[in-house]
Amino acid sequence: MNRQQQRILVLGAGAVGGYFGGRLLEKGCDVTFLVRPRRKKQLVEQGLVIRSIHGDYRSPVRAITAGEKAGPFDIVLLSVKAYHLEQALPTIRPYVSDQTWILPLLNGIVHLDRLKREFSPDRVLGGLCFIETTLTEQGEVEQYSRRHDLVFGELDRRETDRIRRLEELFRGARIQARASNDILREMWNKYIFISTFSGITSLMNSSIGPVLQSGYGTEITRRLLEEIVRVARGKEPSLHEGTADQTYSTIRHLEPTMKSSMLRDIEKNMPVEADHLHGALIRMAPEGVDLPLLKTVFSFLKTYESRLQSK
Ligand SMILES: NC(=O)C1=CN([C@@H]2O[C@H](COP(=O)(O)OP(=O)(O)OC[C@H]3O[C@@H](n4cnc5c(N)ncnc54)[C@H](OP(=O)(O)O)[C@@H]3O)[C@@H](O)[C@H]2O)C=CC1
Ligand SMILES: CC(C)(CO)C(=O)C(=O)O
Repeated sequence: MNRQQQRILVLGAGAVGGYFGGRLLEKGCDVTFLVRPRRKKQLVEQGLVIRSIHGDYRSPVRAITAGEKAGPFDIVLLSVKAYHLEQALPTIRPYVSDQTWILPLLNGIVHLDRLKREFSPDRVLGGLCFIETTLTEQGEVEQYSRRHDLVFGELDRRETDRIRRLEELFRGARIQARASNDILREMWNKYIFISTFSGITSLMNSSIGPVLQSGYGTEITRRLLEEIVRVARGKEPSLHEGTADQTYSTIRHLEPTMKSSMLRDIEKNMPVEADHLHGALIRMAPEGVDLPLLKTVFSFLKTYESRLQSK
């Protein structure tokens, strides 16, 4: 890989890919977005637009659609929704060499196994982000709160040269990026947090503040969280004892106006990652484990999905 200029392919120029890809572009990195035709038209006509508390940004971008000649790339940043991953994977194949690193930023965990089956396992890094953004109807990335964290690391916890190179890549970009030597556990922590937070805010159709102030909101949130931690601990024994307490405290200290991207998608009548997040937890739970709140959230989301499909 060229030390000077790493070539980055961002799959999906939505809320996450548009933001982080845009910030790398702003820094002067070599960024290409792999998008679908409608998004390409938007990007060609108006450029990439970010509206953010950390500073707005607008720039022409290099955008390609599947099959266009480009690459190979050094890094692929995966930022599609989980329900689009299967369809998207073959489209990145031509741009991936045996030197390319794949950095997924999806919420959840089960995509890691899918990626390791599709590409050689040593190509796949662990990654997560903490950011509250959405893609507006006009195709602009809008950020609602301050955090714009991106965490990455080797799934086998090694401190490798490529992790140091990624640190270099993100340094100086308007992103709070850091390497982790325990990325899998951090991804589980984020998964626990997001399935609780997205579950409760979607179910209650509200940002987190009113949920926690409602009659039994704190109690229901805590119970949902404990069900999720129980399942997660069965799969990832390295989770710390205090995981539930810590996550609960994080949720209680969120800005009251904060919403999950899942709720924002529901508000836009878009599909949700129910199978990938809550469904996957239910599937991985040992038989007989009682998960009433997790199953309530999942059933709510599936009911929403079928209503959406029948529209
Ligand atoms: N938004 C947020 O605040 C956060 C989201 N996440 C996670 O990040 C992941 C991405 O979410 P988010 O960015 O919000 O989702 P968005 O829906 O905003 O963006 C995903 C983009 O992927 C594009 N896409 C879908 N399929 C393809 C394809 N085959 N080729 C090219 N582009 C494609 C979509 O474009 P189109 O359909 O228009 O073609 C869309 O613009 C999810 O797992 C989410 O849970 C994590 C942290 C925060
Ligand atoms: C809670 C948040 C905004 C943090 O990244 C998130 O991951 C999501 O809503 O999908």
